[in-house]
Amino acid sequence: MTTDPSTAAAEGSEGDRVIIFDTTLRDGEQCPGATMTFEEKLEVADCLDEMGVDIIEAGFPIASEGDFEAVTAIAKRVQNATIAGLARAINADIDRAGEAVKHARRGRIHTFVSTSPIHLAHQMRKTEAEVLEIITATVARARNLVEDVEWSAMDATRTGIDYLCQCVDAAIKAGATTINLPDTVGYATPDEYAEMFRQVRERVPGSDKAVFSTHCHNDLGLAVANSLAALGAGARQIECTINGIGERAGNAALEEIVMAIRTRRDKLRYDTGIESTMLARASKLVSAVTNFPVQYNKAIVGRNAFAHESGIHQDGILKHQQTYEIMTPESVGVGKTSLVMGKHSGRNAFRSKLKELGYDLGENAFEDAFVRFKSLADRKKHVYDEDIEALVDQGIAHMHDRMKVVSLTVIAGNMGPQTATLTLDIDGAQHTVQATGNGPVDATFNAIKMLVPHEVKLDLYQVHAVTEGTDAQAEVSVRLEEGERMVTGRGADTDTMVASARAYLAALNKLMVKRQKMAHVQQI
Ligand SMILES: CC(=O)SCCNC(=O)CCNC(=O)[C@H](O)C(C)(C)COP(=O)(O)OP(=O)(O)OC[C@H]1O[C@@H](n2cnc3c(N)ncnc32)[C@H](O)[C@@H]1OP(=O)(O)O
Ligand SMILES: CC(C)C(=O)C(=O)O
Ligand SMILES: [Mg+2]
Repeated sequence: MTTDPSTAAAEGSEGDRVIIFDTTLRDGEQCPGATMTFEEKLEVADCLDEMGVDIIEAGFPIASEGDFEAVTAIAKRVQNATIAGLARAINADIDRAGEAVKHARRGRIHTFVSTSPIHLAHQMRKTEAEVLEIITATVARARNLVEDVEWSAMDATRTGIDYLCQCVDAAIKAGATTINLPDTVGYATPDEYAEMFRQVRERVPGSDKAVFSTHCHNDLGLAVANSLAALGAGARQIECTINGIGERAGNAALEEIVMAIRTRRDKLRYDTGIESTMLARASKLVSAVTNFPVQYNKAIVGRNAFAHESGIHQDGILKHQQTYEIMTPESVGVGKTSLVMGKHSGRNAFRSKLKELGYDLGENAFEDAFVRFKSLADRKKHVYDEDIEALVDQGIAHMHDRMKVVSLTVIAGNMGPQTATLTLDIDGAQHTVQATGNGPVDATFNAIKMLVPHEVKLDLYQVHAVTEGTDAQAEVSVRLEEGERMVTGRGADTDTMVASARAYLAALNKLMVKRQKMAHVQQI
């Protein structure tokens, strides 16, 4: 069996290897704001090479001195991948690309020219016949510099099929070893795109000598679907980028192509040479160097790609991972499946989370914690482990408290007076009062004093956020002093006033227990 992927692909052998051509450093860098420094490009190239990308399009050498230097440096250092440099159908571009890739173990010149009527009329301002001559001359020139020449028909999908076949024929005759038929403006649908490959390969006599390649843009969100459709019509090279970055809406995403091919090998029958466990790392690297965040729900590498929040899905995942996952997170380099605790979570996931956090609650305590967890999740966007710990700890600590906060409404602001309306459950009966104070906390504590008259000194009042964000839970600590007796209390809630009332009551509950103990001791 042929081991060189391009030879195997041209031969169309069974068990086909699809050639992965990564253009993150060229088409990817073309999108506004994605410019990478020289060092960043080398880092990305090293990562792509280690991951097993077959061809790295390292840049467009004529575009700038910096691009030329980057392509040259990448050509010199990369160990395995073929290094391609892009060139227009212009002698100077081709010579510059040849100069840059000549240092590579395997160098490729990728030259392109428009073929569609709209491009010929308005951009190139050339006739079809003139462009045919240009193709012959420029591909031949490139072939004099390197063995490996890719020719692309820019805007192929809006080109008449007869003329496209003539162009491909000219390119192959002039020595092109790879023929790329790009959907430059992301206009094609999968069946159309596949049909174009089928027709060109059938009609152009020398097409069996070249590898056919896809290059799809995502303007209609069809880049990956189109690329895969073309595989079925004989394409054996797919051009793509990490995270799908590229012109406008981007290119086909490498990680999606690779995992679709791997996961659906039963249907697609091909494979790539990519080490998929490096996909997450490559995605993070490209996101960091381009400053382009990866959308949360991005397939394969988005932070939600292996995260489950809804109770039914979490229950399924806990019972058998494949109930709701078609590939493992480990296979793409993501640590593990995560069960995100939120308002859609159910008891099974909550129980598993408690176990992970080291809690072993009895049925009643568990039910109580679950009810309070649901209530917190209703009010808070992200429920972190720390939130659950605070919630459970609070429940355990206050299970036997005589006084509990039922509800609290506070009017704050600079127009005063700050007022607190508080309902407490005291020994099973509910009592409500309204109190004012010098600020919302003072009003809240005054309300407690009205319901539970006592004389103590507030020695400490401290607030800190349990987690981050404006919806984080506040954790309040208070210390009360009554003569020799000193007690502390803590309370947590997304509402700082409720957390304050809970903390104060927690301390007061402890004080009562201490008083009772002392009375008992004195009686003895
Ligand atoms: C679909 C794609 O992704 S194509 C690649 C797009 N990438 C880039 O353009 C990034 C790098 N580009 C650049 O740095 C510059 O555009 C350069 C260096 C290539 C050219 O710069 P300039 O010489 O100043 O030309 P400019 O960009 O203004 O216009 C492009 C010229 O190339 C011509 N051209 C465009 N594509 C091709 C082609 N494939 N073959 C030959 N000529 C072409 C245009 O017709 C235009 O020619 P004109 O000046 O005679 O009208
Ligand atoms: C240069 C070519 C291959 C391109 O990027 C496109 O047509 O989208
Ligand atoms: Mg492109």
